[in-house]
Amino acid sequence: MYDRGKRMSDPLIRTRGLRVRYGRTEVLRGVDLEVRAGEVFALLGPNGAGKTTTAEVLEGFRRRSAGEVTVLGTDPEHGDEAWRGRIGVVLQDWRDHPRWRVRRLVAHLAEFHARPRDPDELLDALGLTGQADQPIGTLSGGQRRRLDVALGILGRPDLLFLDEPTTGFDPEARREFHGLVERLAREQGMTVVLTTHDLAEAERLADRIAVLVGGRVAVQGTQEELAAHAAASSRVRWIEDGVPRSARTSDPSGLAWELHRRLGGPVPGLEIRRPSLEETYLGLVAGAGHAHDTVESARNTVERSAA
Ligand SMILES: Nc1ncnc2c1ncn2[C@@H]1O[C@H](COP(=O)(O)OP(=O)(O)OP(=O)(O)O)[C@@H](O)[C@H]1O
Repeated sequence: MYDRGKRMSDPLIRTRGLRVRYGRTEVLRGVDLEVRAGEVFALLGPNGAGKTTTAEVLEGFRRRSAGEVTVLGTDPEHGDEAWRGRIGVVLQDWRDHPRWRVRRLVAHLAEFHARPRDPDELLDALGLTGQADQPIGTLSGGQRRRLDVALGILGRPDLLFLDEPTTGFDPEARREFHGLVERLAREQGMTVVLTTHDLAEAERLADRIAVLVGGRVAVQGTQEELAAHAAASSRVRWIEDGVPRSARTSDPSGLAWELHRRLGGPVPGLEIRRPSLEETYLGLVAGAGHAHDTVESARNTVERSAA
């Protein structure tokens, strides 16, 4: 277990100036992240932002070009078996043997862990008891993903990585999966890092979010902190001389105060709406001055996640 007593204030994951290049292209250009024990942390960003690359470095699967990285107190490039045993990974595409039956695979892989969960209890917790004797190749997408998570948490990890976990899910499967991640974090104290380009998912699950744009963290924090940093401003509506008015401002309380003074009392129809996470996100992506296609990609993401 992570030594919470002594090191409560230490982040579980910390990166400083993390850089990764593929050939001559630098895809991570100085990523600074902090993930705290017990939180659900979302790495959010448009396609190609570098989310998977970041996760791979943290998981110890990819070497970095520069920067400092500490995960569970260790540099992932030097993580030993004990360190690896404390980490669960659910990849985007996990190639395996479609003819293996669900329970047999779970029981087989349990043998590689020092203190595995009981396979039957695990399948029960993930709603897969009915599929225990089914070949993996016959599972539905949602069942398959739940099996991936079962394998990810089989060894009782302190830290679980989920790479775009609900891609291809229908709304019902997505909701069930979100409930599962919440239970793992809230009831079992597991720290969860998930990559996603689904805003609604980040909003639903994450205690804190880092928005990765063009290989850098544009902003990280709670949803409120993100909104406060955003370029997108609040919308203020009111009625003046019987006419509906509206304005955008980064200082809504100042405007409300000014209106109160100008109208000599309570402002009719006053309404202040803070930017949503979608607006914040689009503001960040657009504000980072990136190419049109990146903004388009973010917009498409927003449209898809709203659908
Ligand atoms: N092995 C590789 N060799 C060369 N370039 C790569 C490699 N892997 C990723 N890239 C490039 O690095 C950039 C970041 O990729 P990455 O997969 O980390 O992004 P992502 O944010 O996870 O994207 P997505 O949301 O589409 O999964 C992309 O431009 C991608 O094409």
